[in-house]
Amino acid sequence: MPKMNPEGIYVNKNLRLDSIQVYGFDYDYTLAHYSSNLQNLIYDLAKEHMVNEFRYPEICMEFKYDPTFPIRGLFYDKLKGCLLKLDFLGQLSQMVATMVVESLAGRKYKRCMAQGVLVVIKQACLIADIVQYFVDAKLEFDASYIYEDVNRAIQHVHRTGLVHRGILSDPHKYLVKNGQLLHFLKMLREKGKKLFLLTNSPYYFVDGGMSFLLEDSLGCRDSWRELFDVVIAKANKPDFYTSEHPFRCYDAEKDTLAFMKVDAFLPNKIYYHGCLKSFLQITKWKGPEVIYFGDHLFSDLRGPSKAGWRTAAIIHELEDEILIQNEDAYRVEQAKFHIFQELLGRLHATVAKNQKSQESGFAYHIHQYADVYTSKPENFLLYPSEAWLHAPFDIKIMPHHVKVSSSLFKN
Ligand SMILES: Nc1nc2c(ncn2[C@@H]2O[C@H](COP(=O)(O)O)[C@@H](O)[C@H]2O)c(=O)[nH]1
Ligand SMILES: [Mg+2]
Repeated sequence: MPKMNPEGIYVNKNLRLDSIQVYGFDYDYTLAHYSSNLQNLIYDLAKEHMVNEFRYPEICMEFKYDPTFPIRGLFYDKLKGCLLKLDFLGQLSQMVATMVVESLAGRKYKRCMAQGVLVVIKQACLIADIVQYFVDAKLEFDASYIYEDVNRAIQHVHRTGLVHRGILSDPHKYLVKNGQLLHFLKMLREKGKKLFLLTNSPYYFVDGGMSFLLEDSLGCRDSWRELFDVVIAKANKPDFYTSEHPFRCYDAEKDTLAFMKVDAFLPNKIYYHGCLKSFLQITKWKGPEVIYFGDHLFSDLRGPSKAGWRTAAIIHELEDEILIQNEDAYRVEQAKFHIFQELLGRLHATVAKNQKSQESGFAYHIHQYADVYTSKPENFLLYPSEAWLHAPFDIKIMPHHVKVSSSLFKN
């Protein structure tokens, strides 16, 4: 069985790099890689807000973030207080919360679509810990309010800059340096490509992070800003792609926004807000020659792909997932699973039919909105800069998946 490359680029739609002239990047979780300490920081700040401001029980302050608990693409059932992993048909594939919901497995979990919400990794652990506390303490609670309060607390710690200041106060703890990133960006410039940065973050946060990430590899006189032709912060993605907001020029020294209309992007200037329509009018860049790298399905991938840009999804967890998938022990378990499926299929002809959809909703969206996906942008250095990237012939929702057949045991 082939081993997959954890740092490979996986292709959903054929992409010719020789036809790409413009490389755009999101910042958070795309150019900036974080250690697991960041989720811990967000969890603790949100937990403190819930206790101090929303008057959740003091005992919640003792909760600790569990990095092994959350995974991407979980649904929260606001009625029952369960976290669920649904496949792309809305079927329950795995229940991950501690509460037991009887007789759900294998059924199409329609109610979840109506009453459930997709939660992000940082919400999942805090929601689960609070629900568990209320259940264990036999206290009455409304599961939808827990979701709303956790969400409000997390919004608060981001909007007020608590998370940003926390990261910049100790960048060694939160940001992961990577010399290859500068290599990649410089290589693109040397090849004559245009580069832009388009982020929802405020400029001071990006500037602090980029300076820290590249300080060992950039000369002390050089600024990371010189790597980019255009830098846009506080872009308000995904509205950026559909709104008609004008750009404003930002003065980082004075922390002020100019009133003048922006009709050209000047080197070394920083722009705030704006929209795709003005961006295209000013740059004259054509959709299919632009590739945008981002980590967020709806902020970074859906809008650009609908606008005709090519898209590269950055999925940080991909490396670990592929390393596990490459292990012999994992493959044996997969083969056993397929044997069970085959046996069940023989027992009950309909079971096999119902078991077909195993891909998650997240996988489905990545397939829809990302032309290619990889764990970090620098992985492009492993391929020739003019490479033609081809989708695999055997059609799969996620091309990095290896289908382990039950015949593994027959060899
Ligand atoms: N208001 C909220 N802001 C959030 C949340 N989660 C992340 N963030 C912040 O958004 C930007 C994303 O930057 P980008 O470079 O990926 O475009 C970053 O500053 C985060 O701190 C949230 O739930 N609410
Ligand atoms: Mg991001």
